[in-house]
Amino acid sequence: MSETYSIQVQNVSKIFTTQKKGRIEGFMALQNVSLQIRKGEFISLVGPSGCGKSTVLNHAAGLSLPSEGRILVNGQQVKALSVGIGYVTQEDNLFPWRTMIDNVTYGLELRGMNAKQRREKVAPLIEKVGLKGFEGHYPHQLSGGMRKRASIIRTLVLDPEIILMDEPFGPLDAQTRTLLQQELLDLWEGTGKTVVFVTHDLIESIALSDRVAVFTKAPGRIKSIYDIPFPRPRDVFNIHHIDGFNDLHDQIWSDIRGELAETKQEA
Ligand SMILES: Nc1ncnc2c1ncn2[C@@H]1O[C@H](COP(=O)(O)OP(=O)(O)OP(=O)(O)O)[C@@H](O)[C@H]1O
Repeated sequence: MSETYSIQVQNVSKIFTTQKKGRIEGFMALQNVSLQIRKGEFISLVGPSGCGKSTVLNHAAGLSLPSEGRILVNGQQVKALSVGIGYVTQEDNLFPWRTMIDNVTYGLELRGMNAKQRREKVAPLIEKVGLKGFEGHYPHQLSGGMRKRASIIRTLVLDPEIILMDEPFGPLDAQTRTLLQQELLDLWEGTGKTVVFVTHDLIESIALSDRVAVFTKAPGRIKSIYDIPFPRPRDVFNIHHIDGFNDLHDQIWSDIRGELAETKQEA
């Protein structure tokens, strides 16, 4: 039932071809991955480095296509760049020559909105993430956390139904990370938007998500999917005190560790 799902990954395999010493070689990054992502859910993808998490996001965004199987977004097979999808990557990708406000309203500008309308539309988001007063700053005049906030609201202001986030808080210090995780939840709660979040941080994945999907080492397959039963709204700062948190964390970690151990033995 496509009305229930935002993204349907159906038996997807991906083989990348590379050239080594003049020879073409194939590398299987994903093998027969199926995953039904429900409308409005927050799902995290975790697993060893190189297991194909970003490749799944790229397929959903239409930046690359599966070698086998198919991906449906809102019931439509992805064959080119997907519409209605926001993508937040690890790098903030802000334009250095534009001020913060001109960066976060860039997409609205492309949509033909005038400067006054753009400012009005983005003002509540700027206020919500504490960037008020920094509208005229250039990216190099902002901290890493501020740049990350700007890049997230640049995506949110376009009001996408689906948001793909690839290790968005990766380069940040632990305190800023936690603050941003809480801000992200506060921004997302009640919007009905679907979020697919890639992370290496297991606590982050549990704190934010409705479900966590664990991938095997390459070629990536789905190893397990966990429901995260903790009530919302969540308090990211204290989530590790909730009953059941440690057990769930240990269970998921043991799945991931199994994959890491296998990778190490084979290396
Ligand atoms: N365009 C490409 N050409 C060739 N190989 C690729 C390409 N994109 C990804 N790969 C390979 O596919 C595998 C999966 O990559 P991907 O970036 O999806 O993994 P990941 O799970 O997101 O990794 P990480 O957690 O380290 O970011 C890796 O071995 C990577 O080198």
